[in-house]
Amino acid sequence: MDLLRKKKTDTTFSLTNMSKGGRAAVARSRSIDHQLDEERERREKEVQILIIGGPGAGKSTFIKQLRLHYGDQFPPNERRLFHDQILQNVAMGLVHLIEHMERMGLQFETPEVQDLSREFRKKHPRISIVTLIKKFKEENEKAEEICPVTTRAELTKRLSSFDVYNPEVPNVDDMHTLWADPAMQICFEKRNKFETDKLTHSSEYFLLHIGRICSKEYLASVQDILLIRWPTLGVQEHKFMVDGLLYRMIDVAGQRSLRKKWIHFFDEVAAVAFFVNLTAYDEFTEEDPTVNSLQDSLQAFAEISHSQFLDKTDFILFLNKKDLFANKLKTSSIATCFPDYKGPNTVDASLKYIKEQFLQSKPAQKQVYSHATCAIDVPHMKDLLATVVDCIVDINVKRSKNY
Ligand SMILES: Nc1nc2c(ncn2[C@@H]2O[C@H](COP(=O)(O)OP(=O)(O)OP(=O)(O)O)[C@@H](O)[C@H]2O)c(=O)[nH]1
Ligand SMILES: [Mg+2]
Repeated sequence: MDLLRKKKTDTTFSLTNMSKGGRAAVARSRSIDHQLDEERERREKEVQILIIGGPGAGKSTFIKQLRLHYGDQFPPNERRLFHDQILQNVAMGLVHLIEHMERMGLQFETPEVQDLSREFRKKHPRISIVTLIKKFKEENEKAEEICPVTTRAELTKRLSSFDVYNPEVPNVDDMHTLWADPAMQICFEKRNKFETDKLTHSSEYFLLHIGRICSKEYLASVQDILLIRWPTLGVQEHKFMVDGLLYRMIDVAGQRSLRKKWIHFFDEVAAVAFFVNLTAYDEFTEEDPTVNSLQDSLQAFAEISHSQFLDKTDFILFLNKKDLFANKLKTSSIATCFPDYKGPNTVDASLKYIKEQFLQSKPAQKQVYSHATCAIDVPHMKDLLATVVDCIVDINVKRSKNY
């Protein structure tokens, strides 16, 4: 501080003896110094985190947990905004079961309900993510032709504005009727025996809570909000204030063909939060059914961690869905994804191996903090977020010193 004061005094003294050009140069230099000071101050107070990873890995759920612990905690008027998404999730679960009933040769009890199921399926088809991505890309190309974006802020705004998935809100009475049918119940009871196209954990949850959700006085609970499956197709930016530091979280789509957009968000990022869906070890990507989803995630992590634009950026690796991972290991092994794995079929050993694969794929000097998580578990995430926030504060201090 003393040194700084001395430097300023010296400059003031010498300015009086300078030529016009010299004074202008000093003024320019001061203005640059001032801008740099402001920039440094802004950086110290604001931290930008890029949240990336495979589709359905838990990125948006993580943001919801941040909102719960450090944001507005979902007041009632905000909870109501999720109702349409929840009803859509229930409808998707029902249509999913109707499709399985057909495969199993199960008939609805009466011709009226049979007709209703046909109508319902027509109105609420299960739209594949591949179709949505195609629509999203077309919209984006059209917009780019009309008005190309030049800044990141414009790109963020545009990518968050497309409404490619806007289905009709399902009728709750129809859903009650379909759910109450005995054949539908038999099909649901047999859900664990589905060989392919299994019901997701979130669909199962919403179907089990259908009575509450379809009631007149329904207000979404935190758990309902955390369980919603609604893929992010563009980019969503969320801001949180924690201990005087502004966190700008950028949540981007995880689909393979939308990853090219990630690079636009590398600039000014303090840390990258990379999400891995642990249960993906025996699944294949929707966009290319020949590619194993966990291998795909590993490859994306290797590529991103080697990016020259992120060479000084620390990573936080979230090995997520550990609850579902533990369940899945009871019937299958990670050797499906990693044929070299010869370890026991336990959670600890399998998790350790997967973590090692990720850490071995990054550059040696890259700092990566890793956590095994369950993003829908509120108390667990409360503790974990406190650790993550401390870690980000350290990263930010380190970064500001290097600036
Ligand atoms: N059981 C369980 N479900 C989870 C966990 N994390 C996320 N989910 C659920 O998985 C689904 C997908 O989570 P999202 O947060 O939407 O995934 P995403 O990474 O944002 O996916 P994209 O937007 O498609 O890239 C949602 O239904 C979540 O409720 C977890 O740890 N355990
Ligand atoms: Mg998302």
